[in-house]
Amino acid sequence: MGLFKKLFVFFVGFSLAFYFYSGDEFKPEMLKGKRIIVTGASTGIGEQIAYHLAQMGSKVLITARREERLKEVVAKCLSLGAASAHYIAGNMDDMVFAETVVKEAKNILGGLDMLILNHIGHHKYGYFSGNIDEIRKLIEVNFLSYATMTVAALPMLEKSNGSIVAVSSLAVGKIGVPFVIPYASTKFALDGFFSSLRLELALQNSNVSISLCILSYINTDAAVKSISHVVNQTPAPKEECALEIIKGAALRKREIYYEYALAKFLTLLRTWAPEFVDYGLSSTLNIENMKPA
Ligand SMILES: NC(=O)C1=CN([C@@H]2O[C@H](COP(=O)(O)OP(=O)(O)OC[C@H]3O[C@@H](n4cnc5c(N)ncnc54)[C@H](OP(=O)(O)O)[C@@H]3O)[C@@H](O)[C@H]2O)C=CC1
Ligand SMILES: CC(C)CCC[C@@H](C)[C@H]1CC[C@H]2[C@@H]3C(=O)C=C4C[C@@H](O)CC[C@]4(C)[C@H]3CC[C@]12C
Repeated sequence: MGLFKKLFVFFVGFSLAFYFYSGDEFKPEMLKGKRIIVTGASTGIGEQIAYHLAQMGSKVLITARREERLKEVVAKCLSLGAASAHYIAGNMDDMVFAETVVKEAKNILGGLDMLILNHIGHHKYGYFSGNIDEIRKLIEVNFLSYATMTVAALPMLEKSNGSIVAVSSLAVGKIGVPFVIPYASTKFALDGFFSSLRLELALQNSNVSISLCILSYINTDAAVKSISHVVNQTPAPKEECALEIIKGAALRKREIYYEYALAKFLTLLRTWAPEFVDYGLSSTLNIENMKPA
């Protein structure tokens, strides 16, 4: 091969590698002064997201049901360096409340740069009882409130070239798993809603980004308490998980995988060999510890 041809092949290879593997670099200053709503921030991953944002100098508006916990999180955010920190307490089974939180962002923050949708309603971990009401209730909290807040936030996000972040799950937003049927239904719905909305926005030349987070097992109190007798895997740290969500959101990634290798691999494997993923998942569960339906 002539020298020019060799160089061309090298150049094309290098360019492709650069195009696919290089990303913009994350800098904490990207979040400085940004006006951000975080839902489900009284505990777990949402609480950790609020603390990271506070350290980066953002203006945070957090929400969940427990007012006392929210007060504590707001106080810690301020001590960590948040440009401002406020809370609104309420229940996301009420769509008027969901919309109010976004409207209040206009009054409290003067606009919105990022909407982080993270809350989930209480659900049991076990065989599905067959009660459709369990699904209906969880759809309200885990899905319809996300859609409601998104619709209410879009005009402000259009103005700020802002971002929407929807926290979903590897094993239930991409892969079916047993014992979480109502929850799984709501997480699959998120993918349909947000992936389709992303495309509709792009077709209208919108500059609002949508990031869907595909998370594996994370060491929040709620998760560990409900599944540690059945799932042997070591959960990943919630602090690092929260930081990866923020980084991906700031870089406007369409999907954020954490823990990256496991989550990405299982998602890809599911497309090629779903039976294999089902088999692997079933064999990691201690189902002898699960009460019959
Ligand atoms: N932990 C894990 O292993 C995984 C988690 N995820 C996802 O990460 C996100 C966070 O999970 P995690 O931190 O573990 O969850 P937690 O259970 O720790 O936190 C849930 C949050 O939602 C709030 N919440 C619960 N019910 C309502 C309600 N009806 N209205 C308003 N707020 C409510 C809770 O506060 P309060 O009780 O005060 O209302 C709390 O702040 C979820 O979207 C989850 O699906 C995905 C994969 C794995
Ligand atoms: C194949 C294995 C290596 C990985 C399997 C990981 C599976 C078992 C992990 C990955 C994501 C996990 C669930 C999740 O998304 C969120 C929650 C919410 C919490 O309140 C209760 C626990 C629950 C349902 C987790 C249950 C266990 C799941 C399915």
